[in-house]
Amino acid sequence: MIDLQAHIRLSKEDAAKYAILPGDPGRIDHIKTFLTESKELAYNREMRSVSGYYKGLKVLAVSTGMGGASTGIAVEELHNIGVKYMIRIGSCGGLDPRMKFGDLLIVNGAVRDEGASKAYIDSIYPAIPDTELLISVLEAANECKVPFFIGKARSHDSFYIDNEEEISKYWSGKGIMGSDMETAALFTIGALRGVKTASILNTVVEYEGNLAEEINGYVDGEASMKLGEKNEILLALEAFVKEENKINNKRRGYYE
Ligand SMILES: O=P(O)(O)O[C@H]1O[C@H](CO)[C@@H](O)[C@H]1O
Ligand SMILES: O=c1cc[nH]c(=O)[nH]1
Repeated sequence: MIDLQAHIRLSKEDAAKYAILPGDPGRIDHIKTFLTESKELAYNREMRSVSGYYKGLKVLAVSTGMGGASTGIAVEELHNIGVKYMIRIGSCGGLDPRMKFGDLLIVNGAVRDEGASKAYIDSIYPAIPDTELLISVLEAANECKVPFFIGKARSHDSFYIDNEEEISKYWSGKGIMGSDMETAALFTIGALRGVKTASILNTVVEYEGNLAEEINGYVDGEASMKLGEKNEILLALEAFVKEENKINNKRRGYYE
């Protein structure tokens, strides 16, 4: 019997150990340019999936849609079919004034200011990436000479609430570097399910910039943000190759 998952519309036969997770289904087209033998698998609601090979390693690319609730469903269903490693390649708003268009934020922890992760576990539970996968992402960035920031993000559910500016200022003042909508749910639900996760975010809104105008710039293909997107895809795929080599050479940590 084929155990077709209800939303991603994939079964164990489609699985790979590694999955790269953009929010936007359109970003899958960009990921495909990095892969050989790419194959469209399913496209249901906001969840579009492709399989392919990067340097001989089989990977899946699956879009999560926007927000923690949708991401949680994708994480659960990918886990059900056997995916073990997931790296989000997303876009974010900069909360640190140094972050300019196309700059990458490699996330080392996320404020759980969204509902999905709280539905699973009390908000004192930390939203952090898998340490060794994070190290592989950092190694990949150094080797590929891709500049990056590393720091905390805030994941939120709202976009246009009246006091958004005030909230952004508050978290910026606490040293949080970027805001997105999915990282906290990915880290929390992934950890609870034993999935190794990481998140790389491409700055598409600068701190105190015009949210709608700048996101429109990203959608219209503005060059610096496209480069950021290319770099985050590269780092995620290179990190998977590193993980696979570490596993094969028994160099991964004690909890592997
Ligand atoms: O570009 P993605 O990965 O969707 O990420 C960001 O963009 C969307 C909002 O514009 C939210 O999903 C946010 O987290
Ligand atoms: O503030 C922002 C900007 C982009 N994407 C988000 O999720 N939040």
